[in-house]
Amino acid sequence: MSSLTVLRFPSNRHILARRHLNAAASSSSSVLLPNTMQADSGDRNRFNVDTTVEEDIAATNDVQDRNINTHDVSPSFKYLKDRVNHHTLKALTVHPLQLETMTPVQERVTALLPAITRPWDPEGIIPPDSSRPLPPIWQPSVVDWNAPRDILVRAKTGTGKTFAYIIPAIESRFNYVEHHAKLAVVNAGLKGSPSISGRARHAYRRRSAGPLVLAPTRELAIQIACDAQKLTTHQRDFVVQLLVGGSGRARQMKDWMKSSSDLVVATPGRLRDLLTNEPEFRQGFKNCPMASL
Ligand SMILES: Nc1ncnc2c1ncn2[C@@H]1O[C@H](COP(=O)(O)OP(=O)(O)OP(=O)(O)O)[C@@H](O)[C@H]1O
Repeated sequence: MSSLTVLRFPSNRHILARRHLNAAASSSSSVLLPNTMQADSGDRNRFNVDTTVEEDIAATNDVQDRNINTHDVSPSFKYLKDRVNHHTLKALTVHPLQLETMTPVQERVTALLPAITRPWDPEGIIPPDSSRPLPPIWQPSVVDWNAPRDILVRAKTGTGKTFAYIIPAIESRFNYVEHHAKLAVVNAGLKGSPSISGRARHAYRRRSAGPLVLAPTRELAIQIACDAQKLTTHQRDFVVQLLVGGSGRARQMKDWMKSSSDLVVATPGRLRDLLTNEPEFRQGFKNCPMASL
């Protein structure tokens, strides 16, 4: 039985790996292939995932061993209409994936949306009694504050775990980017400004990497990146960075520097190398919002 752990990190889109992904890419989003780092002490703490897992697991779902479904009919992906952005839904149900029903593990994990994609609140400014104006994705009506943030999912191989964690990861990135765009407009004292929100979106995406997916092997990482690329087919500027060994490190770093990193799929060795030796890379991960291990 394999397991999947989704961890949320404090704070806070394209795969560039065309050499590996073109073959699998019937989608139009691009894939960046970038690489691990020796973090400073703060980063080490942030990425000390074992500790976080042990302390913060809020829900453990053994999809195979417990009969979680209370109904006989698997839910359609269309039930995600109000939980995920329409681009993702279109990729799932229309093109390229054309999926109809969710697997049990997908049903269980996506049921936690949007709560599991909410921002972490290290300064305690979020809850509803805050006098500060709440950005849309923090609105109490949208978020179940008691929902688990860190999730351990256990399910047998081939049960659809990949989409179960990639969908929330993409949604998380989407929400964070939009949140920063709206915050910039609010901070400018305006109700709406396409130019300010556009600049803020761009700046945030270049400055901060999106969710991290850590895969044990290069082959699995490539497969996950391909799945992410398909899911973001209709988000043409979403960048999935693929950081694996056996591919040019310099090229990966170049790709990293020249674009945003909306979702990062990496193997441990290359991730560690980049975190250790590339300050710009490390900086981009300072506010990594979510990790799937
Ligand atoms: N809801 C679905 N309907 C039909 N096919 C699906 C669905 N979800 C995933 N699949 C397909 O099922 C196959 C197995 O999915 P996936 O690789 O995500 O399983 P997994 O649980 O992550 O496996 P592993 O533990 O080996 O990584 C893939 O080909 C995937 O595209």
